[in-house]
Amino acid sequence: MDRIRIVGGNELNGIIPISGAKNAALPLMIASLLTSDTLTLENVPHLADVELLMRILGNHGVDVAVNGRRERQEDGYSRTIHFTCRTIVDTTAPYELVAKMRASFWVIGPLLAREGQARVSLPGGCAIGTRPVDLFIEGLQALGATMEIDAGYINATAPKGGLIGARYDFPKVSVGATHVMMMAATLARGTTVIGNAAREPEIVDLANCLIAMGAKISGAGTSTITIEGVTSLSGARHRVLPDRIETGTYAMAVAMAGGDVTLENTDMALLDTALESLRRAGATVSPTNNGIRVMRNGGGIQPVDVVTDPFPGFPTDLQAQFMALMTRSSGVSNITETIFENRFMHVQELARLGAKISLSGQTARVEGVQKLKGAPVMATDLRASVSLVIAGLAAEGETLVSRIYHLDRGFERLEDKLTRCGAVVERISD
Ligand SMILES: CC(=O)N[C@H]1[C@@H](OP(=O)(O)OP(=O)(O)OC[C@H]2O[C@@H](n3ccc(=O)[nH]c3=O)[C@H](O)[C@@H]2O)O[C@H](CO)[C@@H](O)[C@@H]1O
Ligand SMILES: C=C(OP(=O)(O)O)C(=O)O
Repeated sequence: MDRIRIVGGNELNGIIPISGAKNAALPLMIASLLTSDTLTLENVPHLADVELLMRILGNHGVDVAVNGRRERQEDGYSRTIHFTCRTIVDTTAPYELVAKMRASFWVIGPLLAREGQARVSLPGGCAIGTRPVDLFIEGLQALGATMEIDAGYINATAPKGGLIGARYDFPKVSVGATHVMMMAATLARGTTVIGNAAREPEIVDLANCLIAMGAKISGAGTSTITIEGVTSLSGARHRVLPDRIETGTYAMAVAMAGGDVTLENTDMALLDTALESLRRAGATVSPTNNGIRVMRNGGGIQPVDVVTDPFPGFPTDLQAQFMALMTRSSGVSNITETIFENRFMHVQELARLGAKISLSGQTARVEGVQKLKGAPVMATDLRASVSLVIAGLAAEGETLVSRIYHLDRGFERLEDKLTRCGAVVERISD
């Protein structure tokens, strides 16, 4: 199994191109199920999750062509991909595929909207909490669907004549349930109003793509989204927005290792809160023509408290990376996780490198240490894995991260991007 070897101690200097966002690409790809025309997506990152979703979509009848060629695995860069679903050939999303990735469950929305039925396995994904699907069930029920759980699957059936627009207020903000409800409502009869909707940039990106496909959506990016159903959607061409989590991760890596790096093809507005926390920690962060410049030259790392929250709050997907940074701060910081109840798996691995972290409920108390020392560590989930890489960049000696298939789910060419900036990071294939 592959591992990543990091030899810490080098500053990062240079340019890091930011890829298209995994968490936007996945729902955008799923939106291709809503039309019999071709949906072309540009800037699709080359990631394990994207490859897996292509297989899942293929199973439903989506024909996938990469840059006009048939799909091939070898290149490692963001690509333009054409998705065409002339007819849906299977409305079942099987356990073997869905269990590996949470977002694959989201096919339930388009399948139900277009075919009137779906049988989708309950999802898997990062082990960061119980991650129920009650909000999806209630939201789709509000549109008139019958939802039954049977042997690990959800059987969803639309009323005769299709889903019916309705108002539904989510009792809790959910990114996935908002994506699904929005997709399902595009083809429903009448108007749907989603209250307490997620406001993440990936929701806005999906809405913009659906609008380009002919959907009538307003309010995406606010907590009330209104969708007027249409009878069919067409194809479109859409560019996946930059990955704000990848952006924040490399910004934190620079703050940790020191140096001066320009993050290209990204946008500060996507992660204001996280960048503000980085500034308070001592990094200099400024906009460039098409990205962000991050520097930390000489000055120390200051302790900063953060609390994760839905957008525009501090993203839970950057919590582990920020904790890695705080392990080297000059004081004590408190990091509170409010989105997922079990997203602290990185704590015990960071401790192997010499970090001093204690947990009390949903808050981690991080006492900064003078130095970290490289050690063998294990990746436990996607963002936890990259927090270990960040810690390794500042640790003395060698850090070996195992189980890096988690990293490959969400970071395109990580070793390459860091190596080009002066880090010693390599993949070891055993
Ligand atoms: C592929 C993708 O985009 N994944 C992101 C998405 O995950 P995902 O869409 O799964 O996360 P949600 O926003 O749905 O989860 C937020 C909270 O709501 C809970 N919940 C959710 C659905 C439900 O039916 N019932 C329920 O209780 C979850 O357990 C969690 O505690 O948003 C998360 C929160 O920003 C990010 O960490 C993930 O990276
Ligand atoms: C938790 C994540 O992904 P998923 O929702 O697919 O598990 C993530 O992207 O950090």
